[in-house]
Amino acid sequence: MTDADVLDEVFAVIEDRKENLPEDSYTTSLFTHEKGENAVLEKLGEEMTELVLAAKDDDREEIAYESADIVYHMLVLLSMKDMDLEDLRAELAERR
Ligand SMILES: N=c1c2ncn([C@@H]3O[C@H](COP(=O)(O)OP(=O)(O)OP(=O)(O)O)[C@@H](O)[C@H]3O)c2ncn1[C@@H]1O[C@H](COP(=O)(O)O)[C@@H](O)[C@H]1O
Repeated sequence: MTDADVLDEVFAVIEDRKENLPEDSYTTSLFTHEKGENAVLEKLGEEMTELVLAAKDDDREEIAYESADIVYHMLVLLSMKDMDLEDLRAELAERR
């Protein structure tokens, strides 16, 4: 698997969780809980603050960790809004 593929793979897993709602899945809990969307938005806010602190500390490992948390929750948010990575890619491509 290339590094580029991992985003598509994680997004596919998120879409699968949304459709099949397996138990014992954190992603499922975000889709099924009535406050799941709020939880995602709160997580994004918290993790952004943690990313800022990690950057201030020049902590590269923590920067990568918090960035991954942010990307995962952003992908869940895209899925919640019935959007996908193509929407993100199209927006980025338009800015080139
Ligand atoms: N990438 C992620 C991912 N990133 C974060 N999380 C979860 O998000 C929750 C909150 O993360 P936080 O880091 O904020 O929480 P925390 O671990 O207490 O750490 P801090 O608050 O101290 O930063 C934790 O339960 C993490 O496990 C994730 N849960 C799932 N995924 C991906 O989604 C796939 C499916 O996961 P499930 O739906 O759980 O099967 C996994 O295989 C992964 O690829």
